[in-house]
Amino acid sequence: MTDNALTIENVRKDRGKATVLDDVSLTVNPGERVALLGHNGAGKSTLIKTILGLTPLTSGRVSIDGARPGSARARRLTAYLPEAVSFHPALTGREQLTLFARLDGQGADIPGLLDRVGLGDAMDRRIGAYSKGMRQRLGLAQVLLGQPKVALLDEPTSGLDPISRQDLYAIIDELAAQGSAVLIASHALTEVEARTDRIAILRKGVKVADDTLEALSTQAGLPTKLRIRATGTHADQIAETMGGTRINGASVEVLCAPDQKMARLRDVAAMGDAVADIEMTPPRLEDLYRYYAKEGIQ
Ligand SMILES: Nc1ncnc2c1ncn2[C@@H]1O[C@H](COP(=O)(O)OP(=O)(O)OP(=O)(O)O)[C@@H](O)[C@H]1O
Repeated sequence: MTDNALTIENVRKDRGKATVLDDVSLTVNPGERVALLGHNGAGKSTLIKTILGLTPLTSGRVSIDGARPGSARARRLTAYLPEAVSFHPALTGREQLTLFARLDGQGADIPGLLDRVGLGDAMDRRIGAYSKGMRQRLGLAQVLLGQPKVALLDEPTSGLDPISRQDLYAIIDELAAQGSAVLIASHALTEVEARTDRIAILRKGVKVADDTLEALSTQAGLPTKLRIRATGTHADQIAETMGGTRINGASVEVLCAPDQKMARLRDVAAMGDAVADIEMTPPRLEDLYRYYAKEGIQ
């Protein structure tokens, strides 16, 4: 069997009597960005710990480009950015990264890398005087340093301002473009919706979804929202024809199932000049997450 950059097969993890990961399989290919979602306690961190080799599996298998978690090769190929990244406060950013590069036995362009993550001006200041966002950027520089096959990012943007979040995702995109397999555990649904290729959802240790947003949307069959704006006084006529809800003086909102969407659009077109505009909103990740993470869905 060919291994992907990251292969997780039928992993089970018991803690005492509780099963915290139950038959979880997941692969991440080189260059792919996969979001790992789930409620608090769903098992995301435990899964990351098993990939890092920090916690033993009860059964199943994890492979990092063919290497066993925790082995010297797997450690070399894997980079991890924890949610609350911590460094030695007395060192400067440049010193800390130089130290990591030496430990890794690599000669890297440290100032270039720090510049890349937006720490060019701060590289000679002590980390103790960095903000949370700056420490997170330094953590990402450390991830980039190793040119990892597999990058594991745990809530990488928590506590960051919107611009820093965008910067961080731009760097994550670069990491993937260079061929890293990126797994991002997150609760920030709007962000991962726009910035990942695939979504995996854990519920109580069981993987309940694993696909692209489009495919999950189709599988879930959640409705698309049509908002139809009327010209003049035609809102009543539109509401009557479409069977929708008046949401203000001039607009009507209609929910339509995926297989009714085209028929409903034809209905709108048939109303001609009575319609001034139409907006279509497909289900968002937030809707899909609510659907897949709730009880009873397998
Ligand atoms: N060291 C531990 N000892 C015992 N149980 C643990 C330990 N760490 C985690 N658990 C349990 O394992 C389950 C999964 O926890 P985990 O931390 O993996 O969830 P998570 O999805 O990362 O949650 P969060 O979003 O809150 O970080 C929970 O029921 C948790 O109580």
